[in-house]
Amino acid sequence: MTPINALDHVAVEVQNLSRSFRGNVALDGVDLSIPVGSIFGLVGLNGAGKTTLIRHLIGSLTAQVGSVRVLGKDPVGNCVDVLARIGYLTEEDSLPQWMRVGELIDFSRAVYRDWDDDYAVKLLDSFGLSRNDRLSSLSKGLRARAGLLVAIAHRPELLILDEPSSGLDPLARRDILEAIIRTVSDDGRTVLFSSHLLEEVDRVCDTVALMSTGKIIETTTNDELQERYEEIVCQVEDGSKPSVDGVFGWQGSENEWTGVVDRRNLSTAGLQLPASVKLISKRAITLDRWFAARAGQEASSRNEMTDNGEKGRSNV
Ligand SMILES: Nc1ncnc2c1ncn2[C@@H]1O[C@H](COP(=O)(O)OP(=O)(O)OP(=O)(O)O)[C@@H](O)[C@H]1O
Repeated sequence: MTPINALDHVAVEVQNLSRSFRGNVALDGVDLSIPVGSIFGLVGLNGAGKTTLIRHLIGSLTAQVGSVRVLGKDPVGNCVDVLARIGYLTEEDSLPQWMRVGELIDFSRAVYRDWDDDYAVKLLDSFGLSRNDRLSSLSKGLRARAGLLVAIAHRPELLILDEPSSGLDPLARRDILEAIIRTVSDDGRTVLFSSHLLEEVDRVCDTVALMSTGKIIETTTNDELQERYEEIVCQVEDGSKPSVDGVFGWQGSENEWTGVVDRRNLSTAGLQLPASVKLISKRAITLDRWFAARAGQEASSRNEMTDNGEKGRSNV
């Protein structure tokens, strides 16, 4: 059993979580541990299972297999308590459109016992919103800000953002990123940020988990990423995609190709390039490049398994 004081330091603990929808596997044995105080990024291709995982955290789905603890509690059995302590913002325009901003604030104040009215007024002002604004008449960006206001004005212990920036302009996205940083600068608060915008994830997150077909295939900090991977640029004599032990995620065409070196998969002799491949340069790995290479590697090994050994068509 996990000791009580260890649980206090974990905001989210998911063990062996699996979920199918009418026989289609959406989550497949997910293990996830998010420490209190972390800004944790969740990334993955469309359909990887990010939203399904998040729906278990907010108690809107019950675990079919495995267990979920949020702030030390089962979010389904203790939904009132858990929901009062988390803030949640999704890409979906799910606010009640018939309400005015002021009514939304009054409603939220009644729901959240730790509602901070002064903070709500400050946010209202800094987001350029007015209590009289009808939600249906606001732009998508302003409606997202109204959603953000009610997600953070009770100073949640855990802020969960599921694709909050999709389709928003840069200023609305900046407001969301600043809210993330502000939330965590308050002691002991935690953020889970699911996004396709890797540059934003890179800017704010200390740890990133990559999901693919219902599994978390890698969790890494930026330091671990740099320690394990690097990118190489190569000149290739015959113009075909190189094949080098310990290097994957090849991208390029004709004579210039870049690949991602996984130092853990290199032999003790280090990087061994064939005579037809000339190393031009090495560079630090970016989150974007790691994502493309790892997600492509997974897709390619899936294709190999399902297509009787036929190779995938991606540049991997
Ligand atoms: N209510 C549902 N009924 C049937 N299938 C579902 C349901 N919710 C999710 N799925 C399926 O589960 C899988 C995971 O979907 P999910 O929305 O969790 O992925 P995602 O990583 O959030 O994708 P995206 O980045 O596109 O939002 C997909 O194959 C999806 O079609």
